[in-house]
Amino acid sequence: MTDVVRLESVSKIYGRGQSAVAALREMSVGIPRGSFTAVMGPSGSGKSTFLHCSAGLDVPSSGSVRLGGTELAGMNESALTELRRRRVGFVFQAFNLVSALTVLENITLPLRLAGAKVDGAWLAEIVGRVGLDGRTGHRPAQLSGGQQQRVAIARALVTRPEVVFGDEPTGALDTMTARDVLVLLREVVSSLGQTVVMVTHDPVAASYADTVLFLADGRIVDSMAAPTAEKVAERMTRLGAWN
Ligand SMILES: Nc1ncnc2c1ncn2[C@@H]1O[C@H](COP(=O)(O)OP(=O)(O)OP(=O)(O)O)[C@@H](O)[C@H]1O
Repeated sequence: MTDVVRLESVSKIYGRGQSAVAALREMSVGIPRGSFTAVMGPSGSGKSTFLHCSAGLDVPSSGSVRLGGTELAGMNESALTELRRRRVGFVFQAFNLVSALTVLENITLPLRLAGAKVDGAWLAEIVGRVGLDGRTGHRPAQLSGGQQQRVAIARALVTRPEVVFGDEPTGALDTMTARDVLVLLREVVSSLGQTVVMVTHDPVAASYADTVLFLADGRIVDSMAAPTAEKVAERMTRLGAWN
């Protein structure tokens, strides 16, 4: 499998001098196309920074980030904005839907922002996949939390991005609803062939992924294929994440 995201020796230093913090230290990793990757680690280990640097939301201090073969280092802010609109999807803990827009308008918003045409067949497929047929005229406030996150997942997929990044996408949901959203993300990878990278604190959420990357102190210290919630929890305990 080819890597859709590739980091080479990526470091990110916040601040300078005495107050400098190394959030990422010479990190090198590849995310295979069509895979589901969970990113775990103790608080402050660099998970969000890894996600933001991989997605072109933040710029590394040094090193190379390639997304679908495009080098992000040296791109200006407008080029990065364009890249994020067309080639990256995002799902956040807080859904981040536009309350004044309908479900359908929220889903197609990235296309309008990118000035791209709606692919009707793809739109119908993702609306059906996320189980929102019949609710496309609703406003977000008329939906449950789980349904709102399904809208956000459809919105993340609408441009057929190279990769969908999730930052605690189930963090605001109850256990049962979270499970449905994780099943959906799994399907997005297994049935639609998309690539998903998800930061999570939850070993159960991580167990839906193909691979779990464990971060500590700005480095990838371990990875686990075919994760189970028990094995992930045990590994996190050894990292001192819950002490
Ligand atoms: N904008 C910033 N300015 C200064 N330091 C920052 C900034 N963002 C992150 N850091 C620091 O970088 C380190 C890594 O932070 P990051 O948010 O990536 O960790 P995380 O693993 O996502 O943590 P959490 O699980 O608590 O969200 C931490 O020490 C954090 O305090």
